[in-house]
Amino acid sequence: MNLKFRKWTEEEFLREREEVLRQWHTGKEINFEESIEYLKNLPDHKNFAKKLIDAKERGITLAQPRAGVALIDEHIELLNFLDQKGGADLLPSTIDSYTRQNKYEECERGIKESKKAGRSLLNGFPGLNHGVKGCREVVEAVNLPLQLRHGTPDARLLSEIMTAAGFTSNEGGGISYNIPYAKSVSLEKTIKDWQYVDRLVGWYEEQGISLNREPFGPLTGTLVPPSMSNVVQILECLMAAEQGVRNITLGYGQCGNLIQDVAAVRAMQEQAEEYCAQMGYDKVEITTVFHQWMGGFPEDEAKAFGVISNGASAAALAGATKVIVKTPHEAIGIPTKEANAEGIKTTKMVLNLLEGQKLADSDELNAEIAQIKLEVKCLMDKVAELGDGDLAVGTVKAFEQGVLDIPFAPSMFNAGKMLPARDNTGKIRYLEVGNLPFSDEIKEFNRAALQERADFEGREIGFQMSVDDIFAVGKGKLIGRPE
Ligand SMILES: CC[C@H]1O[C@@H](n2cnc3c(N)ncnc32)[C@H](O)[C@@H]1O
Repeated sequence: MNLKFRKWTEEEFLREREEVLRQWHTGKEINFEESIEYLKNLPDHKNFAKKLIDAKERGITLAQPRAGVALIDEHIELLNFLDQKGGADLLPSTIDSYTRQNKYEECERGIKESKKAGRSLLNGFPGLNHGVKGCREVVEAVNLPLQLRHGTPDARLLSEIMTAAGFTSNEGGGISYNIPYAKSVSLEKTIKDWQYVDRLVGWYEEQGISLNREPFGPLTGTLVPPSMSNVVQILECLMAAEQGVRNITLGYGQCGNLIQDVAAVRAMQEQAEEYCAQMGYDKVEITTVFHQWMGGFPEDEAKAFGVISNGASAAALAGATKVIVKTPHEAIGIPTKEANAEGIKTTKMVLNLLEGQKLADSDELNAEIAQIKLEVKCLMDKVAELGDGDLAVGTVKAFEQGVLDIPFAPSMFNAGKMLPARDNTGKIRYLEVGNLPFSDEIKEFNRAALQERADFEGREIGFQMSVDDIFAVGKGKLIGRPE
C-alpha cells in the first residue's frame, strides 16, 4: 500500500495536478494566479469558512438547502429563489450523479438535452462540464457563500474547477464519499484522491485563502450508530488537517432520539478537538453540521414538514453550526424550487424560535456523550494499532477486517457484519457487533439496552428489529414496533 497519512509535499501535489487538469478539457481553463486573485478578492459575506466561524461565535445555527439543476441560468434562478424566498443562509450546488462517477461525456449529453427539453434532465449541477467560466457566473450572480455537495470518490478535477471559480467549501471525504456511495471503488484510492482535495485546500490556505471542508456525516443515513459516524468524521477531520485544511465542519445525520442526537454532536465536536490537539493541529477551527432526517420520508407534505421541523429543533438544541434542510418533496424526488424554499422557511422559523436555547445538561445526556466517546476511542485505538500509527493505512485495514463497518453500505470493501437497531427509547444501539473491537463492557451496554426493548415488545432481540426500524419513520413512527 503506497498510502501514507502524512502531508503531501508541494512537489508531489503539483506533479499530480498536471495529470488531474488533463482529465477533461475544462481543466485547461484553470489559471492559478487568476483564481488566487479572485478568491482573495471574494467579499467576506461570500466566504463559506468565514460565515461559519461567525455563526459559531454568535452561537446560532445556519440553514442550508441542497439544490442543483443542469443549466447555469436555471441554477442561478434556483439559488437566488432559495436565498430571497427561502431565507437560506448558505447555498449549495448539488452535483449530478454522472459527474460523481466521472462520466463527463454523459454530462455533456445531459446539458444538451436539457437545453432542448427546456428543463433539467440531470439530477444536479454539472459544474465540471460548465468549467471555471460557467461556475464563476453562478458565484457572481448569487449573494451567499457557495459549497459543492456531491458524492464523488474521485473529486480531484471537480474540486479544482469549482474552487477556482469561487466555491469556498467542499463536502466529502475519502471514507464518507466511498463506502456509502460506491460499490467497487478502492478505498485506498479514494482516500488518496481526497488527500489531493485536502492538499488543494492546504495549498490555497498557504496563499492566504480560507476554505471550508465538510466530511459527509450521515454515511448511509440508515440506522448508523453515532459512534460509527463520529469515528469516520474524526478520521476525515485528521486526514484533512494533516494536508493543511484549517476550517472543518464535521457532520452528523439525525437519528431521531433527541438526547442521543444532541449527545452525538457534542461528543463529535469535543472529541475531534481533543484529537486535533493531541496531534498538534492547533490552527484548525471545527464547526458542526446536523443533517435533518436522512431516512425514508412520509409522502404526505404536512407530515414531511413535521419531520423537517423536528430536525430543525434537534439541530438548534444540539448547538450545531449548520443544519442541512430537507424538503416536503423528499419522498418524491428532486424538489421544485418552491418546495425547497418551504423546507428552508419551516426550518428558519424553528431556528428563530429556539435561538439561544440549548438542550440542558442531564444525567441521560452526559451518560450518552460518555458512551459515544468510549466507543469512538475503542475504534480509534484499533485503527491506529492496525496502521502502526498511520491512520490512513489503519483505516483501509480497519475496513478490510470489519473493525470499521457502516450499516447497509453498498461498498464491497465494507464488511457489512455489524447490525444496528433502536433501543426502547429510540436510541440506536449495536445489535450485532460483527468484527468491531468493542470491549465486553461496551457489548453488554448495547445488548442490555436492546434487551429492554425486547422485554417491552415481548420478542427476542433480532434482525426483525432493524427491519422494522428502517421502515418506521416512513410509517410515521420512530421505533419499529411489531405490528
Ligand atoms: C444526500 C441525499 C439528499 O440529497 C437530496 N438531493 C439530491 N439531489 C438534489 C437536488 N438536485 N436538489 C435538491 N436536493 C437534492 C435528496 O433529496 C436527499 O435528501
